[in-house]
Amino acid sequence: MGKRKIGMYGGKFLPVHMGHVYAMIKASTMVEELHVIVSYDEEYEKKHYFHHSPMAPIPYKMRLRWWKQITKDLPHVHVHAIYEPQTGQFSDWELGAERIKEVIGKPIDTVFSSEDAYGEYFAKLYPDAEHVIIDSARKAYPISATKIRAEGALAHWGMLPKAVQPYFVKKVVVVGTESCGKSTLVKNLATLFNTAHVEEWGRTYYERLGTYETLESDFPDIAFEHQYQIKEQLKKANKLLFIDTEALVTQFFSIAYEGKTQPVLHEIAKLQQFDLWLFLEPDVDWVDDGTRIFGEKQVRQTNNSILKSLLEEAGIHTISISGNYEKRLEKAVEEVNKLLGINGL
Ligand SMILES: NC(=O)c1ccc[n+]([C@@H]2O[C@H](COP(=O)([O-])OP(=O)(O)OC[C@H]3O[C@@H](n4cnc5c(N)ncnc54)[C@H](O)[C@@H]3O)[C@@H](O)[C@H]2O)c1
Repeated sequence: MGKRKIGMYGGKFLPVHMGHVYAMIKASTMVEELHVIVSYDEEYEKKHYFHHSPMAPIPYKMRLRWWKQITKDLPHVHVHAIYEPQTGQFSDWELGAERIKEVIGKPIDTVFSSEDAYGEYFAKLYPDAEHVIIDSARKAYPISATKIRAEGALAHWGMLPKAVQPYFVKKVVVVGTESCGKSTLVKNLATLFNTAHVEEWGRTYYERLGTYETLESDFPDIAFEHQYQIKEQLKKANKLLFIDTEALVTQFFSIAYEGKTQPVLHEIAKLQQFDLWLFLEPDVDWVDDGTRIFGEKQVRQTNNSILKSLLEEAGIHTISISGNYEKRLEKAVEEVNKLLGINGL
């Protein structure tokens, strides 16, 4: 066979793992143009691939996004998603093949896979193409998407590409009123679990301004920036991300400083998806760092109730953390371990 021009590499990619990436990179060096195809049938996938899985079904648009990110520096690699009824019958592959040929729009001379068994189908569907098998023994990356779905993404973290990892990070948010030891706990947890964290943005915001005089418009700005910081830190996170405060705490500060709730903060709160909420009770000593104004015991209790009702109204379940610093850390670690499904750090 002469020089290979147009190659095709297809799969479901539920989720994309390093074995897939390896096959794609190898394939990309063998052809002038490589087309990665994400085949999907979300209804079928939900019923057949995720019913016993701890993992939620993965939208095809996400899989497409992952491949676009992974291949962004390879201009000769193109990524497409095609609907293919996935009953596993050859007739459905036939329908899929028609769509694949359509989206590629050029004669395919090479089809890549890692399965010897696919040869039979490919010979019928792509009679003019050669089937090139890459690492059928899966020596380079001994992993399968089936295993990842069965055991969870965190159990196979090193097999997930950098572009995929943020999607599976478990997000732990720590909330509470002022001087409850939030920022210290967040940093300690991040250090202990060897991962990234997100600082309370409101504090940085006012430090940069050089004033703690608030304006009503500060609070949405703080919440937007905080959301952005979460997105940024997710890229660096190792399985877990610890986050100091969120939009409902910002709403609480809007009430405390400006005397009003702001609908936009509730809307931002609705977009948040955290896996664990730790609520710090105000029963540790008040630390006056010069920026805090709600130190009086009665005021602390009232503020605590206001924040609790805000969270309750939003239907959020939080884990209450109280006691001295040692107890707080112990309880928080225990809850994070539960989330990870492990006993002990
Ligand atoms: N209609 C078509 O012409 C056509 C062609 C190809 C694929 N498909 C679709 O894709 C599906 C086939 O893919 P799958 O179910 O195997 O999808 P998949 O997402 O599990 O795997 C995609 C490809 O990666 C390879 N692979 C998996 N783990 C690997 C590892 N550790 N190292 C190296 N390579 C690895 C697989 O062998 C396969 O070739 C079919 O069910 C079909 O829906 C359709």
